[in-house]
Amino acid sequence: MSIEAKFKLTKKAFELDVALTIPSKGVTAVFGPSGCGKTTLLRLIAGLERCDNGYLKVRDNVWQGIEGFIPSHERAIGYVFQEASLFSHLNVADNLAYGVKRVPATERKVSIDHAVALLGIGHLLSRKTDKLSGGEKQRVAIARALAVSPKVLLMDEPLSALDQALKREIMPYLESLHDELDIPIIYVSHAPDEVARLADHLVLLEAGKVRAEGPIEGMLTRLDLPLAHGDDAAAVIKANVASHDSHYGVTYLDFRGGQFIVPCNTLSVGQAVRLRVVARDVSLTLEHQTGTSILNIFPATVTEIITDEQPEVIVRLKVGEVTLLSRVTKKSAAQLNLKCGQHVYAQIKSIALLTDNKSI
Ligand SMILES: Nc1ncnc2c1ncn2[C@@H]1O[C@H](COP(=O)(O)OP(=O)(O)OP(=O)(O)O)[C@@H](O)[C@H]1O
Repeated sequence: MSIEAKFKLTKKAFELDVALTIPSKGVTAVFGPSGCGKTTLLRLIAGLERCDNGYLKVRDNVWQGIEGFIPSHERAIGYVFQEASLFSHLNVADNLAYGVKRVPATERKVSIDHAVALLGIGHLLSRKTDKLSGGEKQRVAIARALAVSPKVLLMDEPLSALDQALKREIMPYLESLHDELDIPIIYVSHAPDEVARLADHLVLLEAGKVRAEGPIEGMLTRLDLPLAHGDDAAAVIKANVASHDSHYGVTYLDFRGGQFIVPCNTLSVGQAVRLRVVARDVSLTLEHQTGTSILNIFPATVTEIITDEQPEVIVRLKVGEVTLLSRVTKKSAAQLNLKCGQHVYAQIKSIALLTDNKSI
């Protein structure tokens, strides 16, 4: 079961024309430049915007099709906007209860208590919403969206109005939604780090059209897409905690290309983790270096090379079954005489362990 959406809508000079199948599990990020139609797509899914001959099916529910158009207020959706839009005359508890009243008892899958626990807002329930910080308001807004037991949770840049500290505060809560709820989340974002951290699937929109879509690992490392370019270019790798070595204070993480060594952490053995390896933190050598402090060195095969902004090139690498990116200077690439198919060693200087926001 998935979410199927087909919309064609013209707004003066802008045309959105998309046909999408979105997984009904996990987080799908909708990513793209300003004005490409991300919010319009979300509003069409929510039924806040209407187009002729559109089609929308969310799991078993056809919300738009030849049979008709289910109005927004009858769709089981949670919608979180950039700025939390809470009722300022009500306290947090009453804000949460407000939407739940119209959800039939048989449809209630997420209790208010569960939403409160997931977002860590139990201590704020009696507080008026104008006495909350920006991060607290947004956590309440997310809890309120969840408390209506939505069939899909739509999030339109929910962190963009927050500063870095507040983003760091909310991220773990978003991750827990991702891990604990069987509700598909469609997450609009401009921020590559947010996408790398949260998304399982990515839809890249450009000028109202789907340029590409697919699982996050593959999308981030496609050199024909803009995501693999720029300073933020990075690969996302899934791994599992293999063991801890208390003598050296390190943790071993198995991935489908070998084993990473990272500073010791408190994760349980067997736990799944998500790693982000930034392209500029991956250097290349022809021989396996021995006199180096770098612990994470892997044999790799060059699969593609592309000249980025001068004077750098982006190199796509295969390490076992995993794809990595490396950004090196054009001069280094020439000195190493890099070519597709060549065997090299990838030296990884830094790995971000995304499950607990630590860069290691
Ligand atoms: N009411 C309107 N009339 C005409 N054009 C509109 C209207 N609303 C939006 N647009 C245009 O539709 C396009 C898509 O807008 P949308 O808000 O969906 O983009 P977006 O990708 O979410 O942008 P951003 O990242 O800046 O929020 C834009 O070019 C915008 O100017």
